[in-house]
Amino acid sequence: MAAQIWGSEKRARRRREISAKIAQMPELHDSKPLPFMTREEKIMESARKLTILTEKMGQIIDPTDPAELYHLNNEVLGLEGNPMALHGVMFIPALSAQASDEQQAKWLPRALRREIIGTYAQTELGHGTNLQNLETTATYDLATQEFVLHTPQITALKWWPGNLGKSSNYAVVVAHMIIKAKNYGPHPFMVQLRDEKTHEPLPGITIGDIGPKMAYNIVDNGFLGFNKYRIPRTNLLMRHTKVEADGTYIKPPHAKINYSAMVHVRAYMLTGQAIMLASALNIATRYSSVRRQGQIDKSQPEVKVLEYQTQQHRLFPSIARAYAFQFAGAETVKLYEHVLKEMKSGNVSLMADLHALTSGLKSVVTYQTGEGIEQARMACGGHGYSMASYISEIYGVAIGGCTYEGENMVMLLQLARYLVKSAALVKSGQSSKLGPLVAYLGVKSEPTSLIDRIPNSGFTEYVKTFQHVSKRQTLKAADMFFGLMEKGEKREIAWNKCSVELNRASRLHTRLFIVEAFVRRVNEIADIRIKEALTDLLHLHVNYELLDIASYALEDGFLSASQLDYIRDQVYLYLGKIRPNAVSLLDSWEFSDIELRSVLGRRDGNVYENLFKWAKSSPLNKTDVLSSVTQYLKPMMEKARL
Ligand SMILES: CC/C=C\C/C=C\C/C=C\C/C=C\C/C=C\C/C=C\CCC(=O)SCCNC(=O)CCNC(=O)[C@H](O)C(C)(C)COP(=O)(O)OP(=O)(O)OC[C@H]1O[C@@H](n2cnc3c(N)ncnc32)[C@H](O)[C@@H]1OP(=O)(O)O
Ligand SMILES: Cc1cc2nc3c(=O)[nH]c(=O)nc-3n(C[C@H](O)[C@H](O)[C@H](O)COP(=O)(O)OP(=O)(O)OC[C@H]3O[C@@H](n4cnc5c(N)ncnc54)[C@H](O)[C@@H]3O)c2cc1C
Repeated sequence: MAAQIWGSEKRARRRREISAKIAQMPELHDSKPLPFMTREEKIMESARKLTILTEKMGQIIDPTDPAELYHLNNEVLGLEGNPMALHGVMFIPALSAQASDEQQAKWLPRALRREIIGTYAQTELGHGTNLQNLETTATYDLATQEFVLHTPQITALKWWPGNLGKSSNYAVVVAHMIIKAKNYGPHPFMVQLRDEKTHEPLPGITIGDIGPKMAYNIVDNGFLGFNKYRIPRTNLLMRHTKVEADGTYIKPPHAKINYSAMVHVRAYMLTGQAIMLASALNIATRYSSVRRQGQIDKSQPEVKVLEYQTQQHRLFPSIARAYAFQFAGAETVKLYEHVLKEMKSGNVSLMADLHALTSGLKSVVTYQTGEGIEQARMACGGHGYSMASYISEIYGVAIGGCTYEGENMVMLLQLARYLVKSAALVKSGQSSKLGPLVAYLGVKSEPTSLIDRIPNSGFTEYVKTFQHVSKRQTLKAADMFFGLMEKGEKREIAWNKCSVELNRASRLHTRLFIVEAFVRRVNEIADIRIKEALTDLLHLHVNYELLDIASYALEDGFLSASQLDYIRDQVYLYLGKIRPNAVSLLDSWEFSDIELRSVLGRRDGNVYENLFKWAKSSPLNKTDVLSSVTQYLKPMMEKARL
């Protein structure tokens, strides 16, 4: 199963080897539990481990393999971030995709050797979503052949970029490029922020940390202002766009090609989210198989809480989602790598499809991951609320994904643009022009679902039902939009009036893709035992998801009330079937205790001993009487007693 999750036997074996090596290297372990550290201590601890890793990485992993790097990162540095998180996630990908060969030769080796630390500075205090209204300017000075970066007002301060505040000395900065008074829109520039020797901010740069956040606090998300700060013309990233010395602008082959670093993260973050969901579920499911509370049969002893159907219903559909996201994420990364290769050789024809797909997936996956993690926390009762479970930290980090890399509603609307264009093709009889991801929009569906009528139909009837509801909602939302425009409404106003319905279409389309990715994967599996276990999970997935969106299929009678009963019964049937495999389905992800950082979810299952030991190690328990008591509470009580 681990091979299915991680992509191959080799990958699963390498993960085990890496975890085993790390277990033998105490210098790479947290020196005390992270929840007992202040933010400053955590940042220091993370930098300590990061520098050891830089020295010893080659002994542990193949540093050129992104999957091994990611695993090493999760084990040693953890999900709360590190001083170079954005360096790997966005700075290097931005340089790789957007810098010319010459520029890459100059900067990439230095970045890879970690001579310099970089980030991606795009979002501003006043604007994150609407990139056209970013306010930082890069004005070309023909006389000196330099760009002058400037922050005209407070809302133009860069705000949020990870590791910008304190760690990075370079950044890819996105600014509006102005040449001879003409604004060419947002473009990426390589900018040195700090002196390489002293790490002091360079003259003309105002920089700092934006303060503590909901989670992810090891990362110094920062602010940045420029006061007429000059950089050479050749610091504009010039793989796709060029500015000649005389100010001549050579436009890129696709208007949005400079957005590729964002698409990179959107594609890669899906498996990151799956891992966070599976981690939280691993903790909650292990704990639920240890925790005994109440009886189902009063004549019997107390049961493990995992025996309760409500507990299974709370956890198991999310286990299925974690697998589904991992499989859909793996497909998306493959597609991304293919499109990136094509883009580098000038073929930009697949960019729109990839953008639409990743926009929808990032939105649905992050939202459902958040839901699943929060349910996992509640499934642990009181102990879930303790930082000993670590689930609240996992939640805080994962839920950030709903916002970063494009706010979810906004990204769903991006996919909706693509769906509406596709609907227009269907309506004008041009279905043959539909791309493979939306080809189903042009296929006539049966009048009713055959879900409970064709035994052994595999998952075909389920896929057809998901296709039906997605198609119907897309065409309905598109009709609503076109109808408003026909009545004379301006395009943007009509769009806004339909946007809730449009986003519903985007979610349904994306959920269909996730189901299909799961089905594709299960169909490929040769090992009969693995196939059987995953088929059960897939049964739960399709039935649970369909029940969740059933209103769309009931509206037009595609599903009947009796079919809904059938689907519901299937959910209960598969909850029971999955119960014996539940812990194994999560243990198969092979998270080490070091990586999980959860006292509640350790592999040994000694929940109560571990919790008590952890509580005793709390800094508050170093003394029996705290100074807050001697200084304030004791005098108050004494005064009251007088
Ligand atoms: C093995 C694993 C290895 C590595 C792991 C890797 C990843 C890590 C995994 C997990 C990470 C965990 C923790 C990470 C933690 C921290 C966060 C990390 C990074 C966060 C960084 C950021 O947030 S950076 C800032 C991101 N900002 C945004 O996303 C802004 C969102 N806004 C936009 O994208 C745009 O403004 C817009 C798309 C909403 C609109 O753009 P614009 O105004 O320019 O567009 P127009 O309206 O003029 O035109 C729209 C047309 O353009 C098309 N379009 C838009 N974007 C694209 C694109 N990217 N590609 C192709 N086409 C695009 C759009 O479709 C429209 O086309 P039409 O034909 O319909 O007109
Ligand atoms: C943990 C974290 C890490 C980050 N890291 C980075 C980084 O490294 N680099 C970087 O540059 N940025 C980073 N960001 C910033 C992030 O990319 C932005 O916050 C994000 O893109 C959302 O933009 P915003 O904050 O402007 O939200 P807003 O756009 O102001 O969103 C507020 C509300 O308005 C709605 N809304 C906005 N526009 C529309 C629209 N057109 N239609 C409908 N509704 C709309 C949204 O749906 C949302 O409900 C990070 C953010 C976080 C939380």
